[in-house]
Order: sequence, then structure tokens, then C-alpha cells
Amino acid sequence: MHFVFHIDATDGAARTGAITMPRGTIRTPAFMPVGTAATVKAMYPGQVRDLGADVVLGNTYHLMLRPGPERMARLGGLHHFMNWPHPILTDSGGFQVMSLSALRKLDEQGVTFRSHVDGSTHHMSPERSIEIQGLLGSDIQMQLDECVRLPADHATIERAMHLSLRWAERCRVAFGEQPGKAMFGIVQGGDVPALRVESARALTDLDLKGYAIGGLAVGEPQAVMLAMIETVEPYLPANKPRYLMGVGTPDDLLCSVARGIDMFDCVMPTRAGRHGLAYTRHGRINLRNARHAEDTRPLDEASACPAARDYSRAYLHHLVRSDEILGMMLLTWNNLSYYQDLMAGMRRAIAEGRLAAFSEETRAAWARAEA
Ligand SMILES: Nc1nc2c(CCNCC3CCCCC3)c3[nH]c(NCCc4ccccc4)nc3cc2c(=O)[nH]1
Repeated sequence: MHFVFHIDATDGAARTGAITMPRGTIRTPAFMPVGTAATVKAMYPGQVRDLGADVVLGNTYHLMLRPGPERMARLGGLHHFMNWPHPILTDSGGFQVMSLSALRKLDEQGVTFRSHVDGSTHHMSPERSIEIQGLLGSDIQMQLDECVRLPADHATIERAMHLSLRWAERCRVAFGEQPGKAMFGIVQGGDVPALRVESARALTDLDLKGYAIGGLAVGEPQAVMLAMIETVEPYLPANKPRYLMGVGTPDDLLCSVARGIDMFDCVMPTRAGRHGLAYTRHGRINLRNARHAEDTRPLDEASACPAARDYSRAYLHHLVRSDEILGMMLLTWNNLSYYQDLMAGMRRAIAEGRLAAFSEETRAAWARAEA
């Protein structure tokens, strides 16, 4: 059984369906928790699974530096290593190199950089990125690409988009035919509609298993991000998954699903949890704030998640102020649970043809929360 994407229902541009793969099924629209160093920080894998996640992200950049791809392969691969037997998607590492590593160079051959772990020099070509993702055992592998921060000038955006297209072809050759696995292309083109369309058309000609929209959530206003999604969507095959990289807030998810996006990843819910921020049906709550010091209510008594139901805001406030590890654990658990509940709610709403009503009710509940 290979990589099969089917759509069960549509509501406007929104779709709900599933990707069936050998390691499991990914229900879409899907939010993919980020597992940077082979762990979804502060969570047990079983917990991540129980709150509804079908797939997590692995991080090529971190794992190639430590423990290293060949060692990971000797240890049985990332799924075995982190005890996550379900699908794993890995980014290609280029974005992390440009945002995390010191001293880096990018040319036609790939990216050269120094490790933020021990200062050693590394070179990653499109071929090596696909090889690393293969050694990790990744089920969905991303092409190596160049993501340009916005705002940027037309020439820079065009050059990076054309380089990413050439790298997409090299990654496709390096990936070859791996039944049950997939390689996704990444649409670039910044905030220039014509370049976005050119990128989408060229990637569609490569007949890939899925298409990511990259180069967004890099500093542009939400309106620009949404405009680029609307520009590109008609040029992407309707029968292939669309993955919006690095997105986003709950509102971003509502807006992007409505415009035809099927998959998301973002560090927001996990990182915010570690910083004392809780995402709830009533909006975002900063538990560090003194106003919670004697609030005996849980985050959300209607939630099925123990972190949202069995602990008072006063207690969470105490844990956050005391920098207690349990505070990070409970808020990460709550946030990922909220994100998965939001995705499950959208999948159900699309199946019932009422995504607009669902989104309106969801936003109204955020607004009703006390200031
Ligand atoms: N190849 C590639 N990756 C991109 C990523 C990384 C997606 N997450 C990977 C994941 C792998 C495992 C480790 C963690 C990262 C992006 N993230 C964002 N915005 C984040 C905006 C943001 C959101 C919240 C907090 C900080 C920044 N835009 C992105 C554009 C691209 C892109 O064009 N190409």
C-alpha cells in the first residue's frame, strides 16, 4: 500500500480527507506538532498520539548535527529512536540553516554552514538533504529550497525561486521511486503573484506526491500570506495535499483551511506552552499574568484534556511563575490538544458543509473571553 490522498468532502475551497501511508493515516486538514530534536518537547509520544496527532515533524538540520544521519540509521531510524511508529515529515534543513546556523553560504550546489552545536563545517546539497532524510527514515521528505525573508526585492525573490526549482528537480532524481514514501516540492515566489504562479506550474510539471507553500510566515502581514495562498491554489493539483509551512496561529489555520490548505506545522503551540501561554476556546491566556493568581477555574472545563480540565489557573500561574517543569508540560499538553481539537472541528465542519459557521462561532468565542 503506497501513498494515497483522498478527499471525502469539500466546502468552498476547503477539503477534508486523508493521506494513507504504510505507517498510518493522516486525517486532513492536519496540524503536525514539531519534534525538533527527536522529541515533541515536554510530551511523551503516546500523549501526542492520544490528543489526535497523526504525524509529527522531525528536524533534518538538528538531527544531522546530532546524533548524525548515519548513526541514526544504525540505531534503527528516527521512528524507532523516538518511539513514534506513525508517519514523520522532515523539513529539508535549508530554512533552519538560514535561520539558526552561523557563517553560512548558499550557492548553486547547496548550503555550506557551521554547526551551532560544535562549530564544525557542513555542506548540504539537494542530494545530501534527501539522503539524510532517507537515513532518518522520513515518510514525507521536503525538497531543499531557498526561503527568502520578506520584504525582499523582485530580483532576489526571482533568483531564489528559480534556484529552488532547479533543486526540486535534483531532489526528485535523488529521491527516485520509494513506494510508501513521498517527496513534496515547495512553492516559492515571495509576495510576487507572477513568480508564485511560475513556481507552482513548474513544480506541478514534476508530478510530485504533494506540494508545500513556502516562503510565507516570514514577516509579511497575514493579508499578504492569504493573498499568496489564493494566488497559488488554482495552479496546484486538486488531488494532491497542500502543506503551508510554518503556519500558524489558530486564526491563520481557520483562514488557510478555508483557502484549500490541508497540512500545517508550527512551533507556536509548543513554544508558547513553554513560555506560559495557553491557547483555549476562549482565546490566548498568559498564565504569567498576576490576574490569574487566585482564579480557581480550569483553562477549559469542557475539554477532554486533563491539562485543560483538572488544574486551576491559579495553580498554572504558580507553576509558570516558579519556572516549574510541570508548568511547561501541562501548557504544552493543553496547547497541542487545543490545536488538534480545532483541526478535528474543521474536519467535521467541512464534512457537514458548515466551515464558515464553525469559523464564525470559533472567533466569537475568542472575542467573548474577558480582556
Ligand atoms: N523548507 C522550508 N521550510 C520553511 C519553514 C519551516 C517549517 N517548519 C519546519 C520545522 C522543522 C522541525 C523544527 C521546527 C521547524 C517555515 N517556517 C515559517 N514560518 C515560521 C514562523 C514562526 C512561527 C512561530 C514561531 C516562530 C516562527 N515559514 C517557513 C517557510 C519555509 C520554507 O519556505 N521552506
